Amino acid sequence: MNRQELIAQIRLKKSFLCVGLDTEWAKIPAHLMDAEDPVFEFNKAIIDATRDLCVAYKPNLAFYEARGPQGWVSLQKTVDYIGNEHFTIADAKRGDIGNTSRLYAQTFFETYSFDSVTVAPYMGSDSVQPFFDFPNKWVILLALTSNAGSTDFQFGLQDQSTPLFEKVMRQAMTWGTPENLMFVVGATHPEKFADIRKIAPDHFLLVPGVGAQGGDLEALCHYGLNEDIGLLVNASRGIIYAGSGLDFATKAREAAAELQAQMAILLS
Ligand SMILES: O=C(O)c1cc(=O)[nH]c(=O)n1[C@@H]1O[C@H](COP(=O)(O)O)[C@@H](O)[C@H]1O
Repeated sequence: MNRQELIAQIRLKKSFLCVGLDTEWAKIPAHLMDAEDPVFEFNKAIIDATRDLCVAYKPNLAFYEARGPQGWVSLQKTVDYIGNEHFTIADAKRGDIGNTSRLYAQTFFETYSFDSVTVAPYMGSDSVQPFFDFPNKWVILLALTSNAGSTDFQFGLQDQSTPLFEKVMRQAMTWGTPENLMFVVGATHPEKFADIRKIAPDHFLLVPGVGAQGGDLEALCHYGLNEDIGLLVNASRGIIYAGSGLDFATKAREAAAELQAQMAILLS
C-alpha cells in the first residue's frame, strides 16, 4: 500500500488506528483452544471485529516465533486473511550486515507480503539500505521508543548536545523519503511530538504505547497530526485482550471503536 492509498483509507474510515496482533498463547480464550490453529482463529475473530475501524494491523513477530514452525504458519495465514485493504506491519525490529538485512527484507516483503517492517537503526546505513531496495515497501525505523529504557541512549549521553533519536531521524531522512520511511515514536513521550514534527514534518509516525502503556491519544495528536494525518496509532493489548471470554471479539470491537471515535473527532 502506498502513501496516497494509506491516506485515502484513513480519511475514508476516519481512523488512523493500527491493531496490534500480539497474540499470546496463554491469553487465547479457552473456547478456541480446540481449534486446529487457535492463534489464527483468535486473529481471524479480532480482524473480523475490527476491520472497518482500523487501517493497519501489526503482528509482533515475537508472539509467532516463540511457537516455532506453527507460529510462522499462523502468521502466514493471518497476513493472507488481512488482505490488501489494510496496511500491514511486520513488527520484527530487524537490522544486520547488508546481505543479512537483504534476507530479512525478503522474508517480510516477499515471502510474507507485508507492506512494511520495523527496523532497528543501530547498525547504520548499510544495515537499513537493503530494506529500501524493495519497491512499494516501507521501512519503519525505531526513533524514540515507548519504553522506560528509551532514556538510556535515545535522548543522548551527557556529553552529547543532540539527542540520538534526532540524529537517527535526520540521517535516515537522507536514506528514505516520506513515501517509504516512517518513524516509531512512542505515545509515552507526548511532549516530544513538537520537536519530532520540526525534524520530520511530512513522515508518517507509527505510535505505539496508547492503552496498556498509558499513552494519551489527544496529547500526542496535538503536535503529531500533520496535513496528511501522518500518524498510525497502535494499540495491542488494550484491544485484543479487552475481553477474555466468549465475547472477546465484541469487547475488542468496543475498545477499537472507542479509539476510532476519538480519532474521528480529532480529524474533524
Ligand atoms: O515497534 C513497535 O511497534 C514498538 C515500539 C515501541 O517503542 N514500543 C512498543 O510498544 N512497540 C510495540 O508496540 C506494541 C505495544 O503493545 P501494547 O502496549 O500492548 O499496546 C508491542 O508489539 C510493542 O512491541
